[in-house]
Amino acid sequence: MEIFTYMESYDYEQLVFCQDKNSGLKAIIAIHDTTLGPALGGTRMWTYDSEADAIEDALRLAKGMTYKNAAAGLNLGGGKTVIIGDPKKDKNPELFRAFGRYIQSLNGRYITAEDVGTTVQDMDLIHMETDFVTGISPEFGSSGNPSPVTAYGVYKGIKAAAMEAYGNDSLEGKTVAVQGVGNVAYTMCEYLHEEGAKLIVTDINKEAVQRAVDAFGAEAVGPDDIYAVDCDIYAPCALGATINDDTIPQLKAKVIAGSANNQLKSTEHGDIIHEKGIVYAPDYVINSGGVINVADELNGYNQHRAMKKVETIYDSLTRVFEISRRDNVPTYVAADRMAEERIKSVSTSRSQFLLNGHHTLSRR
Ligand SMILES: NC(=O)c1ccc[n+]([C@@H]2O[C@H](COP(=O)([O-])OP(=O)(O)OC[C@H]3O[C@@H](n4cnc5c(N)ncnc54)[C@H](O)[C@@H]3O)[C@@H](O)[C@H]2O)c1
Ligand SMILES: CC(C)C[C@H](N)C(=O)O
Repeated sequence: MEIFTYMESYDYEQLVFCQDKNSGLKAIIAIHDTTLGPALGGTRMWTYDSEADAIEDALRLAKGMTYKNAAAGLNLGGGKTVIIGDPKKDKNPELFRAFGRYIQSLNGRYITAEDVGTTVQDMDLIHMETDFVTGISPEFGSSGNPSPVTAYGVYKGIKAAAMEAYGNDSLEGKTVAVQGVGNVAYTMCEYLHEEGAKLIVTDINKEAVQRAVDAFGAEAVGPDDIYAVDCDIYAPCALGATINDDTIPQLKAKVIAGSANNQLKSTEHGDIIHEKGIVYAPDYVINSGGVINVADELNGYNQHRAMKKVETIYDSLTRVFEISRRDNVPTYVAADRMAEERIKSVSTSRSQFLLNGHHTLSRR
């Protein structure tokens, strides 16, 4: 990969390589865009096949956070870190502390949080070396694990999508097919069950399925059978790329709305479901509850305020559906337009020089 060519074509600001021999740290911090504020995005720990794969993942995920944060109405830019390593075997306290010192060296340009392979405990270790970390333990007055709040946002987003598809946002009597009942989806199922939705669930983890069957009277199906079930809403909450050539012809749902990142295998699949009249809630808009929650820590965490902000996911999606109808474009295009319009309006209005200008971190 020609790194500068790639960075130039998608307008990346900065790529930082962090190495610490003693702890085994090999991390890549990608900062995509800081027009709206410091770049906030989680740290992913993963075993990559090659360094090029890790760099590409960091860059791709960082850009996704720029759009997620902008669409969520946060005064934050987008960034992400990948740590190369096996989260089951390669973690040690020194590794996260060394990483925390690298974050500190960026002096607030990048703020981290949890992502795949990292936990609240890892954030607490990073916090020993830097203030620029969120999602740390509630003992520090912080927000802790973002998953339950992400779930609340996804639930609100499902209601907004139901409103668009059915003209009514009640989920009572609606059937929701849930793919993956992990951290986010289990709490999401609690909200759906409470409202009287019928649940069909699948997971590769049998215990996770049984937990949902016992708690919510959910019907269980095999992992490959979830796409074709009779349902009103398909909620992908496990992997990315499950909306693809194989699955679209099987889908009976009129709505696709779930927590997984990167749900469309490619943009072409977003076009196909749009043509079929399926209402798709763009992934980075509906699953932004976690980042909204951790971002609230920057103002001194207040759970009530964070949950109120998460509820605006309903309005953001309603706006996306309006843009989609107004411009006759698929919803994934409408979401990108909404985010890009916000970044553009701020970049054109920030023309005056200010020594020590006010920004999100000023209140810390
Ligand atoms: N946790 C958050 O706050 C958050 C925020 C934004 C986006 N997301 C995204 O939401 C999704 C779920 O996150 P999570 O934190 O609940 O993860 P998780 O690992 O707790 O849950 C995922 C579940 O999916 C299951 N699964 C994996 N492959 C499957 C398959 N082929 N078929 C069926 N089930 C399968 C796993 O067994 C697991 O139970 C991920 O895509 C994640 O990136 C999470
Ligand atoms: C900042 C984090 C809570 C971000 C989260 N991992 C996401 O993908 O939205």
